[in-house]
Amino acid sequence: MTACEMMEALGLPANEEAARKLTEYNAMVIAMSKKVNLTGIKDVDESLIKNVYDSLTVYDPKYFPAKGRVLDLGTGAGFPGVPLAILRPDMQFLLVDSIQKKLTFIEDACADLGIKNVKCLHIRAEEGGRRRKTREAFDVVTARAVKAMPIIAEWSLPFVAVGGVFAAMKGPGADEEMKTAGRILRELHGTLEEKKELTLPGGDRRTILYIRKTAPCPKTYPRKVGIAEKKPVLGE
Ligand SMILES: C[S@@+](CC[C@H](N)C(=O)[O-])C[C@H]1O[C@@H](n2cnc3c(N)ncnc32)[C@H](O)[C@@H]1O
Repeated sequence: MTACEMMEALGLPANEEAARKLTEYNAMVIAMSKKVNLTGIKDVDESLIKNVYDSLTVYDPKYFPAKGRVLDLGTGAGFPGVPLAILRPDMQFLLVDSIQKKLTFIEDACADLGIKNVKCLHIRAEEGGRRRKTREAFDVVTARAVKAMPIIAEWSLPFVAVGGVFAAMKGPGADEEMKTAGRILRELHGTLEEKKELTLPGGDRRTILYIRKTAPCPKTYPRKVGIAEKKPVLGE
């Protein structure tokens, strides 16, 4: 499958420049992964599906407002942040990770490809969610394959502006995870608005949970570094 065919399959408007950038970014990720540990996938075609196509499945114009701000938490090699930024050059993207070398790769690759709407921030989620500049400042927060729902909800929702959306990209176990995340979602004023289930070309199943933030998060969240992982707030 080419990037053009991929965009068509996802119902996205045909755009040759975007398709070229998606293809080149994917190739850069795979080339770099042979030197440093960026993604477990080492094959270009497999990565185009499992990284790039998968990243774009979270896109839905109703959640991504014109000229809005998106934060991708635990972006790793830039997924889903970079493919979304290529698709939506009018929006500003902040890609967050606790590992600097991954962000250095993203910054260099975006500069090479002329992707101007991506900035990177080296910070732990728990610290970024408490900073005045980044707290409750984003229309959309995405997180793919970062942590289980009770943890990633605590890390993500403080970044989301009231009225905005946290989009959690999950595998087929999302329903089980949601059962343990009811309490933290209520405390942080996140309400499940939509559950999108899909199958990637090749057969892998995915679930995307769109969680709307309806009021500001209590100032006690996120808790200090490491606490959400050690003592997640659990409960239906
Ligand atoms: C499994 S990788 C997923 C990367 C990417 N989202 C993807 O789907 O390919 C999880 C990423 O989350 C980052 N991460 C883990 N804990 C974090 C924290 N507390 N704050 C920020 N990033 C964190 C890791 O460094 C890693 O790059």
